[in-house]
Amino acid sequence: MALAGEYAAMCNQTLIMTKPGVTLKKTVSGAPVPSKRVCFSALKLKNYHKARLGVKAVTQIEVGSTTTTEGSRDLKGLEGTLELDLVSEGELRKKGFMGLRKTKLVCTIGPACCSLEELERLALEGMNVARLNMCHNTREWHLDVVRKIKKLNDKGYCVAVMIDTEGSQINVVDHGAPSSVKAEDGSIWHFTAEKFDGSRPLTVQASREGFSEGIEIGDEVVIDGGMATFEVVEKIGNDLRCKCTDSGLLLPRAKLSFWRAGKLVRGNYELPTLSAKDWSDIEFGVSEGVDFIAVSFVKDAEAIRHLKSHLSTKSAKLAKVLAKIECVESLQKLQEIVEASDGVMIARGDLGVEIPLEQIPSMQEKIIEVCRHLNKPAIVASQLLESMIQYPTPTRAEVADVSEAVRQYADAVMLSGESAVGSYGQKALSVLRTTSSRMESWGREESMQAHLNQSKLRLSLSDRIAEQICNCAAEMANNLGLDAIFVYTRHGEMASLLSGNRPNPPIFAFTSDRGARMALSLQWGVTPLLIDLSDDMEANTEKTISLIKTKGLIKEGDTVLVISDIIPSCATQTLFQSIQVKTVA
Ligand SMILES: Nc1ncnc2c1ncn2[C@@H]1O[C@H](COP(=O)(O)OP(=O)(O)OP(=O)(O)O)[C@@H](O)[C@H]1O
Ligand SMILES: CC(=O)C(=O)O
Ligand SMILES: [K+]
Ligand SMILES: [Mg+2]
Repeated sequence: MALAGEYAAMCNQTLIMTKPGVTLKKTVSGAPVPSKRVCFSALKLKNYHKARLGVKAVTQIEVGSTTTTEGSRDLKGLEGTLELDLVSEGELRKKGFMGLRKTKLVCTIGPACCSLEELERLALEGMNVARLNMCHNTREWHLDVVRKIKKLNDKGYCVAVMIDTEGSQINVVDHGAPSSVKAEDGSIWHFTAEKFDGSRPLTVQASREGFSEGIEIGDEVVIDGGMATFEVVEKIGNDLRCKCTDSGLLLPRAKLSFWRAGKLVRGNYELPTLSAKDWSDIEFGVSEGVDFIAVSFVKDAEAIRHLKSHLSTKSAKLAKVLAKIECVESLQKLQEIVEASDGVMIARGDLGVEIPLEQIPSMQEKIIEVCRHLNKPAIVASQLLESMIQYPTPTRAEVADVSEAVRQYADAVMLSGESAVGSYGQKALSVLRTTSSRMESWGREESMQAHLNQSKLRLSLSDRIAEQICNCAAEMANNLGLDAIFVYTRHGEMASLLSGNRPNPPIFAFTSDRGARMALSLQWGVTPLLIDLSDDMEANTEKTISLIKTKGLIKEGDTVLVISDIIPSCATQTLFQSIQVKTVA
C-alpha cells in the first residue's frame, strides 16, 4: 500500500507494518471502540518499540473503513452544540457536500455597505472576511463596523475581520477638486506638501513632507501607475514644478511614484513599514480582537516578525499577520516574507504602480505558487470587477480574471471599491461567488488538479508526520471519492495542511478555539465549525456525526475521512494520529 509504504519509508526505524487484512484491536485513550470494521490494514508502532527505540510518540495510522455504530456507544456527555455558520449550512442543504464553495471571499467595507443590513446582505452572499482599510474614514467608523460584524457573528454568521494598514505611501491629499481633475498635455502643475486653500489651480498636495527628497529635474512623476505622467522641470525648495507629458485623470487619493530612466526612484528618505498611525491602528485592532492584520508595503520579513512578536506579548488571541505584496522590495524578498507571515495579499493596485502592468499576471501566479509551497493563504486583490463600481454587470475580461485566480488556487479573492463605494457591491460579490464555484467544479470535472509536490515544511518528526498524514489523507479522499473530510483540530494546523492539498471533498474543521475558527475563514476549501472537543477522538467523531445528522446535513451511507491533531492528555502523553474512513450508519 503506497500510503503505508510512504510512512514506512519516512520513519522506517520506528514503524512496524502489519500485513494488509490483519485486524488490529483499536484502542482510543485506552477504551475499546465498538465500531464495525469492514476492512483493515494498518501500521502500528507499539509501545515497547517506542521504548526500545527511544521514540517519544506513538503514531497509529489506520487505513481502512469503519461503519459508525451510533447508539452502540454510551452517548452520555456527547450532547453539545455545533456552530456551523448559517451560510455554509444553507449551501450544504441546497447543494450537498460538493456544492460548498472552496474559494474564500473578502469584501472591503466602505460607505456603500456599512449599515447592519448591508453587511448582513454581504454575509448572506458569502463574505468570509470583511476588510477595513485604515487609509480611509475615522476610528469611530471602523469601530462601528467591527461591532456590527460581531453582532452578525452572534446571529450565526462567521465573518472574520481584517484591518489593512495605511503604510508609508505618497498619494494626493488635495488637487483642488472634490472628484477627478483632468491634467492636459503640456500643462504646468505645482506639487507641494503644503496645505493650500482650494483656490490654487493646477496644484497638487502630496501626503508626505519629504516627498520630493532625492528627486531630480528630468524625473517622471507617474499618477496611479500610468493614469497621467508629468516631468519634473524645476525644484523650488521642497516643491516640484512639473509638466504634464501624458494627459489623464487625477483621482482623489491618487498614488504618486517617481521614475528615472525607466526605473523606480526611491528617495533618500527611508519610510518605515509601520508608521506611528499604523501602530495606533494595530492597537485598535488588537483591542477589538480583529482576526487579520494586513501590512501594507512590506519591504522585508523583519517588519512581519517584529509585528508578530509584538502581538504575541499583547493578547491571548493572536491576530494573523498578512504581508501585502505591493512593492518591488516585497517581490525581491518574497520567499522570506511569505515564510515570516501567516499569509499574503497580492495587492495588484499598488504593485501595478511599481512594476509594468504586463508583469502582474506572471507575478500573481508565482506568488500563489510560493504561498502554496509554504502552505500560506494567498488573497488576490484589486480591480477584479472594477467596472462594477459603476455598472451592474462585469466585463467578460473581469470574469476571466476572477476565474484565473480560482484556477491558480488562490485561497481568496477580494473586492475593493466594488463593495466599499460601488453601486452594486452585493451583485459583485455574487459574481465572485458564482464564478468561483463554476471554475472549481469545472476543475474537478476535468481533474485539473496538478498534484503539488509539497515541500517539506516542518522540521520536527511529529510535525512532519502531521504533514504527511494530511498529504496522504487528501489523496485518499480524492481517490476514494469520499463525501467530506472531517478534521479535528486544536489550532487549525491540520486543517490548513489539508487545505494546502486542495482536495476535492470539502474540509470540515472542528475546533474549540474561536480564533482558529476565524483564521480558517481565509483558507481554501475549509468550513470551520466551533464545538467542544474532548481528548477522546472516538467520542468527538460520534458527537459531531450525530449532531450533523440531527441537522439533516449528513445521511446514511455518506462516507467521511476523519483525521485529527488532538493530542490526548492521558498519562502516557502519546501522540495519537490516525486516518479513518467512516461510513455513516
Ligand atoms: N472605509 C472607507 N471609507 C470611505 N471610502 C473607502 C473606505 N474604504 C475604501 N474606500 C474607497 O474605496 C476605494 C477602494 O478601496 P481600497 O481600500 O481597495 O483601495 P485604495 O485606497 O485605493 O488602496 P490601498 O488598498 O492600496 O490602500 C478607495 O479608493 C476609497 O475611495
Ligand atoms: C489592496 C491594495 O492595497 C492594493 O491593491 O494596492
Ligand atoms: K491600505
Ligand atoms: Mg495598496
